[in-house]
Amino acid sequence: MVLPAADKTRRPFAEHEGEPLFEVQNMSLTFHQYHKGWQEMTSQVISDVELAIHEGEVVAVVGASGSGKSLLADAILGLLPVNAEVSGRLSFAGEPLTDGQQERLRGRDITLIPQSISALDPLMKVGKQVQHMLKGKHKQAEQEAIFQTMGLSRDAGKCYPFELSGGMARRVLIAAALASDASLMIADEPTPGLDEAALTDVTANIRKLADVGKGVMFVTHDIMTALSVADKIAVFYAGETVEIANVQDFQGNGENVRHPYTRALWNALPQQTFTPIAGSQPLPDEKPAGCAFAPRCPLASEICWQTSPPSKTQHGGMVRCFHA
Ligand SMILES: Nc1ncnc2c1ncn2[C@@H]1O[C@H](COP(=O)(O)OP(=O)(O)OP(=O)(O)O)[C@@H](O)[C@H]1O
Ligand code: NI
Repeated sequence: MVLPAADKTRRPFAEHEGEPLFEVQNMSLTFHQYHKGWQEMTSQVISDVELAIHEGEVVAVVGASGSGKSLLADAILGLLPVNAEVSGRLSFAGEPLTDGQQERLRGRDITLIPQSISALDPLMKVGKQVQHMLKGKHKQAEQEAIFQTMGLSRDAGKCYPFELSGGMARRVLIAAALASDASLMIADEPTPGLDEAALTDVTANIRKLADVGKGVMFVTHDIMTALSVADKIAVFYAGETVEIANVQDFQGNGENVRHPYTRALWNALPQQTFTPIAGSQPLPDEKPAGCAFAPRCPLASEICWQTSPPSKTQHGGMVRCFHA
């Protein structure tokens, strides 16, 4: 298969070997719950996740519903519920990302591109809303310049959110992210329910954020959308990163992807052979002792049932599979 648009600006892995803007190492997330008020139950929903995002790079986080994508986004932003416990190392711009740091950086250096346009203030003209994010003296001129980059007219700035189409309101959200001066953007499923044209628009605009040097984490369950915008794809399965691939690895028939789950996702696409994967992703409390994908894997052998596969580097990417 030939990859969709936006290829020109996308970089191969080798160009991103420097210090990452953001990094997660061995991150796990456990929820503590109390049953009948006293019996503590724990549920580990993310295990040993790793991920790095460099400046100028879009990293798509792809995986089925319940695989832990939103929780990872919330963990980065410091927005988890109080009964969630995170272990491992998160770092931003070379510094450990502690709770205090997260609070200080959120909305300034690390910004969320929300899923819903209801995040806009209904009672304020959208131009003003974007100007509020700016620090310089010439706020209006700067806002208009950002609007122009986003394909929004001068007049659009004078509108209230309800006067804009859904597609335009989404552009305003991205314009606000651009104005925020943040270097890391987290977009959690910003595209569901969009028609084809609006989808192309949003992904192109997300690409623009990376092209001006920002790092972007783009959460989606749609692998085709991910391929249209990302440099790298991190594949999540049952709360684990099973593979981190370069977008180029998906060229052709996907013979260069490393993990059997990634290959299965790829084969399930209508553009490919449309072969569904039998079985379903285990719930956090039903995970087998070894590899979480073993029960559905055509390659599973004895060791896969017993031992959780460690991560290994393979042709410029990462994989957790004994058979890769
Ligand atoms: N507050 C919570 N307490 C306990 N378990 C939770 C809590 N929030 C989420 N989970 C569980 O954590 C797992 C991962 O959830 P998460 O929302 O990150 O999935 P997701 O990959 O974003 O899915 P989707 O594509 O549906 O948005 C799920 O099994 C979910 O049930
Ligand atoms: Ni989610």
